[in-house]
Amino acid sequence: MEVLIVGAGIGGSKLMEAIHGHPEVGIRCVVEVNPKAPGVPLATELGIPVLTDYREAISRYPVDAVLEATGEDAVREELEQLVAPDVAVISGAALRFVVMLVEDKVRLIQALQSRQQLASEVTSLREIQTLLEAIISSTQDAISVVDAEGRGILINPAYTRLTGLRPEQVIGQPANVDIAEGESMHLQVLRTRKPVKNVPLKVGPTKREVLVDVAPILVGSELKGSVGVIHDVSEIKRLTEELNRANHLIRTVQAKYTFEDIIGTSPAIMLAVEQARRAAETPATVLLRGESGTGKELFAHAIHRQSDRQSSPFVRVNCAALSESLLESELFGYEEGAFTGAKRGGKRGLFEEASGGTLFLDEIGEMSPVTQAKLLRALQEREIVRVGGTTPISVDVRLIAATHVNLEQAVAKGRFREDLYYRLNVVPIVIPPLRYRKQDIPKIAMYIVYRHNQTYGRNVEEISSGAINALTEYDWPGNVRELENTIGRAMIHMQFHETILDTHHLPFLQRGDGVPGADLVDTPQLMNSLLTPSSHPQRLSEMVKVVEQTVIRRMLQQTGGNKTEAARKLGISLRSLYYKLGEVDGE
Ligand SMILES: Nc1ncnc2c1ncn2[C@@H]1O[C@H](COP(=O)(O)OP(=O)(O)OP(=O)(O)O)[C@@H](O)[C@H]1O
Repeated sequence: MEVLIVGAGIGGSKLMEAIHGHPEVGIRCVVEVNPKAPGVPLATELGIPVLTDYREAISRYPVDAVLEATGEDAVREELEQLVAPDVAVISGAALRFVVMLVEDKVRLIQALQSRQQLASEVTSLREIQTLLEAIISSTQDAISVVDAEGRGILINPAYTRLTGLRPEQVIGQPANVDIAEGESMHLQVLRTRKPVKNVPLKVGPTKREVLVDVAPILVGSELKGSVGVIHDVSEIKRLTEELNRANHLIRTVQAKYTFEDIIGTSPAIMLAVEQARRAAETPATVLLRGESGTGKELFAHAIHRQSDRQSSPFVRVNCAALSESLLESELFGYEEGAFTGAKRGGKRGLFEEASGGTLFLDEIGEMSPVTQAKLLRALQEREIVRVGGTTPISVDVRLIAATHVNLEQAVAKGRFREDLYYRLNVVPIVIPPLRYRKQDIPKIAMYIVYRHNQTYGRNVEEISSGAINALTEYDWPGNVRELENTIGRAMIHMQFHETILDTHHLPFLQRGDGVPGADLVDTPQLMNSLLTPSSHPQRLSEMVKVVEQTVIRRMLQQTGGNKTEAARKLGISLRSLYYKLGEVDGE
């Protein structure tokens, strides 16, 4: 439809605005006498011709309707006479109605357009929602979301797995519905609008231990709710325990030392090393004999590492440190239900663990007669029977045993089985005490300094000749282990800039016989050395340990290294003595 607008004042210009952009109505021409009327520039802008004479306009532009917007009756009357009979002249109320209709139509079109936009926005929002739901459902972290009032609006499957609570128990419920112990972090965060991290709580009917992170959901500055991520601590605990077990296993199955770590050129130690090297080439059982701290375990490691079993496990067990029943179940394992507290499914023993490798039985002289009998059978038959079981399990294990006890005497007194003694004593190797090979002390001491440098991050380069003399004069009842501890203690008391270990760093060797606290207890020298001002904190617990170590070492010296006797005299159990030695030695 083609129209002509007569009058481009406020009414005419509104009419132009309404019609423009509405394709089924075309404005052919605008007629206006006043060039300042607001419709004139608008028409020019819209590309509509503007004339000043409606007679000319009517003759020039045939139209379907003339919209008269001057509001003057005379103009309308003249227009009605000028136009063809089928051309409508619309003015006044009718014109306003037309404007209304056109405006409505435009609004309708706009509404339709924005509805289309809305629809496409809704579609993309749905896509985002689906994506988020997929992410939230697939994550292993438990997630819960509450609204600004603290009522549950969303949880994921991991949340249900962790807490045991299903959606119907949580959605729409107050945020603290899942808390078994502790305060709801959702409610706190909604109150404070501040996030919280790693808060320990117990959740759900099973009181699962968890750590929670909760953050507020803020849209602009408006609080919409909060989102919580819940981490299962019981899982972390389980993994930590598993890791500890694995570490323990690795400690048990790794032989650390080789023959290169056995320092010394004295004929006595060289003979022992030579015997051990030869034994390593054979599968024969080795019996290592020597006082405490002479290096029996070191030799056992070296033999295993040199043998063709080097890539199989090396398992060490201290026969004196375990009670009879525990040693038996550790060595041979047990079947399910063998005793109260036995693990379900039973447990493999160390013989089975060491299969294909080496089993090092330390302090074999302390083994009870019952366990001796079982060990003998294992060696003779090359098979073991688990505690509480009947089926023999064949084992392929190379045995290295060690003892500081005079086994011949033990056999004579009926404390050690003679047949087992012969089974073990296939390749006996005697490791001499340090006091019989004092020429090795400087080299071993320097080797220990080198190792301690690495462990403690120190830089000690030398041991003074005075200190070497002091070390060589002392008799070392605790052998190389005691030398190690003495040097370790001296290095700990050295200033960081000092590079030479000197006599004054060894105050505990200053006595005539070299043993601090020779009469086992409180001596002035021991007290003086303990209370000498030093740069390190002097803790009572550490001093007590030093005194305890002194007493134990002195007692061991009195009993010629016999730990059973030393423990008896000190009125403590043998296991407790081992524990204290281990603590002192940092093993
Ligand atoms: N010849 C040596 N050269 C270097 N280090 C040695 C030597 N002999 C022993 N050691 C070290 O001395 C410490 C004690 O040795 P080890 O534990 O082997 O003694 P042990 O005879 O088995 O003692 P125990 O009978 O008390 O179990 C270890 O740290 C070991 O590395």
